[in-house]
Amino acid sequence: MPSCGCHSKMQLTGILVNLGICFRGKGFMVTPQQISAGADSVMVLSAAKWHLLRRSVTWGRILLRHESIYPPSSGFEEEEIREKLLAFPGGSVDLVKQDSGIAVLTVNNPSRMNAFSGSMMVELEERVGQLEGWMEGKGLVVQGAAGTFCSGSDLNAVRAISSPQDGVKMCMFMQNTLTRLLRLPLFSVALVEGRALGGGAELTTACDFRLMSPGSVIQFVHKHMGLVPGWGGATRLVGIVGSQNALRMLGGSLKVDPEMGLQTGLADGVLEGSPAEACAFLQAERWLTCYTQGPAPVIRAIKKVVMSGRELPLEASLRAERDVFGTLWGGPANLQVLASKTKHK
Ligand SMILES: C[C@@H](C(=O)O)C(=O)SCCNC(=O)CCNC(=O)[C@H](O)C(C)(C)COP(=O)(O)OP(=O)(O)OC[C@H]1O[C@@H](n2cnc3c(N)ncnc32)[C@H](O)[C@@H]1OP(=O)(O)O
Repeated sequence: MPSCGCHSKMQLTGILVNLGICFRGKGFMVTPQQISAGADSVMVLSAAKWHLLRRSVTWGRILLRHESIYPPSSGFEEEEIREKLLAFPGGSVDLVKQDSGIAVLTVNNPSRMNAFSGSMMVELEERVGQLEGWMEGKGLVVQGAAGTFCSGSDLNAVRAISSPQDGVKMCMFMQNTLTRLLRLPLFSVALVEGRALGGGAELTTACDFRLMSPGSVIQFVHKHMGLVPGWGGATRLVGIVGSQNALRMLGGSLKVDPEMGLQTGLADGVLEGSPAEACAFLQAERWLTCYTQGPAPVIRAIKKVVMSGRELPLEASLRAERDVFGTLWGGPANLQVLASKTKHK
């Protein structure tokens, strides 16, 4: 293995991932010894290189491609469940990256109210991977095809994958994907038309914002299914609406309409009128533009510092903020504004 000093930040984090090192938990979990132990060939790090590596780890915790809740080193065999999921085909998850820096992700299985087949779960993971590699990205609209959001897992697949072991593996696969979706360094919004049920409701919580069209409903139907959310939806819901509202929404399987959505903070906005699909999309895109106007590095940096504030312990978050700040200070956007003596009136 070549010396670490030759590698960029992303390459370094990539090396760590290839070594199967887990970044999760409080502070820095990784020592040079652990890195050496995990490598096939012995890797000796000087103090200076270790310092560089430590900074890269801080940075990498937030920016890392493929950062997962359950990495291969945790024993999770993603390939195995991927194969099983692919046995349940149908529908698609479509991604369009626009020149504006706003991408559109469409859950597309209208004959089943956009339920997630197994192959769509795999496609969603692939689309998230594509978005992780899209450096120009500033925003993302997540929507369902044909005027409704998503009715959760395809019940045909659910019935076939009903063993607890396989259910848990599917849940881990979806938690990995939806965590990576939420961590994307861009502003994401779920455009909720029609119904977002079960896993569909969980998907909305993996976006930064939710916009509801008139008549739409977000409903965690899990209780009625004899379940709790498993795609990370309960954890994220508590963060969005607080534990009291989460208890009500999950315990009562409440049909959250736009009014209740706004009251509880689940919805960040309600679209006007009863628009045709294209119009709803345009409204959502316009709404998002308030946040995505400006240079991509700045927009992406804002999301990164907010994510580190949300996910990391204080000191690690402050260090991450410093590192992100360092990428912008004296950069093109910063220098341009300084030269133009902008007033913030
Ligand atoms: C818990 C979580 C998890 O896995 O962890 C989950 O997401 S479990 C999944 C949670 N989601 C659900 O249980 C949704 C169950 N579906 C429904 O409640 C209903 O279908 C609605 C979504 C409210 C739509 O009712 P509506 O009367 O408007 O239409 P419909 O029932 O005729 O639905 C149109 C077609 O879509 C199908 N369809 C709807 N949702 C589906 C689903 N999740 N999986 C498979 N097929 C589904 C229907 O069977 C029907 O197919 P045919 O025309 O061939 O009859």
